[in-house]
Amino acid sequence: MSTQNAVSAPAVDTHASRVQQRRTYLMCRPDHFTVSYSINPWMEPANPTDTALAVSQWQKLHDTYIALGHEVHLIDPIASLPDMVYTANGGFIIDGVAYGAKFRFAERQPEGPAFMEWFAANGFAVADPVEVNEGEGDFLLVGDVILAGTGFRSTGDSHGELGRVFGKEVISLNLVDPRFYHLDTAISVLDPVEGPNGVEKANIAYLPGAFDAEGQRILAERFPDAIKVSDDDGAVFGLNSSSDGLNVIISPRAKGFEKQLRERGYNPVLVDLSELLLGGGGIKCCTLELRR
Ligand SMILES: CN(C)C(=N)NCCC[C@H](N)C(=O)O
Repeated sequence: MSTQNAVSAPAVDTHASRVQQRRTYLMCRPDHFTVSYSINPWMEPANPTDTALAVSQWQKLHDTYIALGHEVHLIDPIASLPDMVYTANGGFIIDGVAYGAKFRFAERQPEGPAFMEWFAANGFAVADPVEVNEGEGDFLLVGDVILAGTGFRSTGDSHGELGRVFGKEVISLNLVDPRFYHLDTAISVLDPVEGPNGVEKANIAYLPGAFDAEGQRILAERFPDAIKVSDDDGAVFGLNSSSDGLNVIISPRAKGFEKQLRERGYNPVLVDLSELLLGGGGIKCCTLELRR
């Protein structure tokens, strides 16, 4: 393993209150990854990209999930869709129902039907979207509620549609910094832990400056124990991470966040996706949770 933490050892609960949950993810090998257009501030088509490096970094993330005991499904990459590696944007799934994505930019729009086809072929009930939304890039399940981002990609109307599809409370949050154009660049869900009595604990980490004043107020009120990360850690996509309740896969550049996670009893696992950052995505972007 070339992740910087040993992940081949069985994951143990290093903190009395941290419990690892087994997850099922959808990923897409970046065989066709390149930056040939620009739809976010991170993408610069004039800069060269290294597809082989992107694939090997992605493979480490994939292998890390497997070593931690998670199940990973793969969707076939499509040559004309270099952003397909960012599967988090392909839909949002709870209880076997997949709310499909409808991408904002023409360059990614064909991904919507491709993901919906995969969901249907793999036993999910598909809810066809009317409103523009970019799936788990902007929607995060935290315990029983869905946090939903808007401002750059998913529309506010998609939040209403999302609530109707899943019958859950949806909390809208306005993103204000173009670098953090999807909600999963600004919030990391650490531990929605289900117990015999339902969700027993649900906490997040977030970057306050990515939100308007009202969003910051809502987050402070709803998540008083949240980890607030520094601008430096946010700027290296430290929050674009995935957690199983114990192990939190993060960028090795997010040094402060790594320390904060350790102090709270999580086990940070470092995986470098620097090449995929050139497309404006990181660990979480490459990971879509399939909740059956
Ligand atoms: C956390 N992020 C940003 C994601 N969930 N997805 C990455 C999408 C990158 C793609 N080039 C785009 O701009 O859509």
